[in-house]
Amino acid sequence: MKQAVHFGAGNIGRGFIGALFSESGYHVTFVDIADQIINQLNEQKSYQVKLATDKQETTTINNVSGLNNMAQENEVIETITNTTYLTTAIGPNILPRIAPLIARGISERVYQTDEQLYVIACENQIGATDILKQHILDNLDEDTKERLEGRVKFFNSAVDRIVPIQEDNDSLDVLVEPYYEWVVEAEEDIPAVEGMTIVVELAPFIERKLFTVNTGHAVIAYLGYLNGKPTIDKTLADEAIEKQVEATLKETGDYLVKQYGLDKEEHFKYIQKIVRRFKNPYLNDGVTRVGRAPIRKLGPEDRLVRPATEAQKAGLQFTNLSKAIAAALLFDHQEDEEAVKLQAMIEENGIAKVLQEVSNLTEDSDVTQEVVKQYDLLK
Ligand SMILES: NC(=O)c1ccc[n+]([C@@H]2O[C@H](COP(=O)([O-])OP(=O)(O)OC[C@H]3O[C@@H](n4cnc5c(N)ncnc54)[C@H](O)[C@@H]3O)[C@@H](O)[C@H]2O)c1
Ligand SMILES: O=P(O)(O)OC[C@@H](O)[C@@H](O)[C@H](O)[C@H](O)CO
Repeated sequence: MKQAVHFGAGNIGRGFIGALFSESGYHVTFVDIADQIINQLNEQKSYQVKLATDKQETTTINNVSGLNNMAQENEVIETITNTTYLTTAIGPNILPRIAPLIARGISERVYQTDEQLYVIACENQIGATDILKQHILDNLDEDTKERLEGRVKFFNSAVDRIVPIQEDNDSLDVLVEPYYEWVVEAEEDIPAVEGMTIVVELAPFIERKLFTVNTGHAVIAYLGYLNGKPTIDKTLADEAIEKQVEATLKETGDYLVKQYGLDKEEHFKYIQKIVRRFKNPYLNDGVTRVGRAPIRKLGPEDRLVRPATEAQKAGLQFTNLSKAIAAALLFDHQEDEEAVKLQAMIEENGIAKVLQEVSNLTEDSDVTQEVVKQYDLLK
């Protein structure tokens, strides 16, 4: 049977990427540090993916097993030597931590076989596979690096499916939205995986996704949090917030249309479709999940700052994006490590310095000045 190794047996791992591999005839070995999930995968050898609809259509995902990357390093290395695909959905900040073990697996593999290995990071970050690749290369010796040529291929990708935090922690089953899109940048034919779309240039796809789905999501999460709302759909029921989301997505939309020559009407329809997805009442997607890790989300290449700086450079509006950045700076959720750290940084140095450090924005930049204004209005 064809093999896929997937790092991160969480919501997207089980609910999307792992499920697609299984449905495409692969055996999927999930690698994770969560013992409970790994043990359950090995005991049950299957789980269910349920659609967040009134009928809750259900698919059984078979041919799955699990390995713990802390306790079963040798088994993970052995599995990497036999797999066709190696994918991740683990969070961008975790990629450097798993790279050394992946590098050890690749080091064994390239001396044992000439079969191609395809590596794809499925994270919400531009160039996530490039980042993972660099961390892997940092852990390889020169001889092994030379053997990668023609044996290991790295492809960037964009993944889109809303998978909330699951209500029943004791179950492997995953509730997911019906919609999904997995776009992979490759200039060659690669082994077929159902639901994977191959494109030659990913930039328009990942930017359109990140700066519409994830920008819109972030606006709802941070404004919802500030207004004491529990979930994304309940936040969007507030008309003023819905208008704010639309105004922000108009700003990212104007940038995307200009940058990639997108059809304005088509893009507007895309935005409307995304907002309908956000309104799904069956997902119960918490604002604290969607707003998680605000330091990452305020990064210079991420969903808020990049479209704002790009809009500013192109002479386009960025007031609403600045308001979204200000709302992110006010996300003080105590259970979120990055939110706690961000608040401590703001307390110590003020937001202009924080934007310099976290978002690479100079204190006198137009975006910083607008964010400061919006922050004072929101506070
Ligand atoms: N949930 C979504 O709607 C969604 C959609 C598209 C993309 N994504 C992206 O997918 C990635 C994963 O998100 P998620 O929602 O599935 O998160 P998640 O928290 O549900 O899953 C992450 C998994 O990684 C595991 N993990 C953490 N550190 C690890 C380590 N050092 N070694 C091995 N395993 C480790 C965790 O135990 C967990 O099972 C993120 O980059 C996210 O942005 C999520
Ligand atoms: O996963 P994050 O933290 O980058 O972003 C939170 C959500 O916006 C995200 O998980 C979406 O649900 C997902 O990107 C939809 O495809």
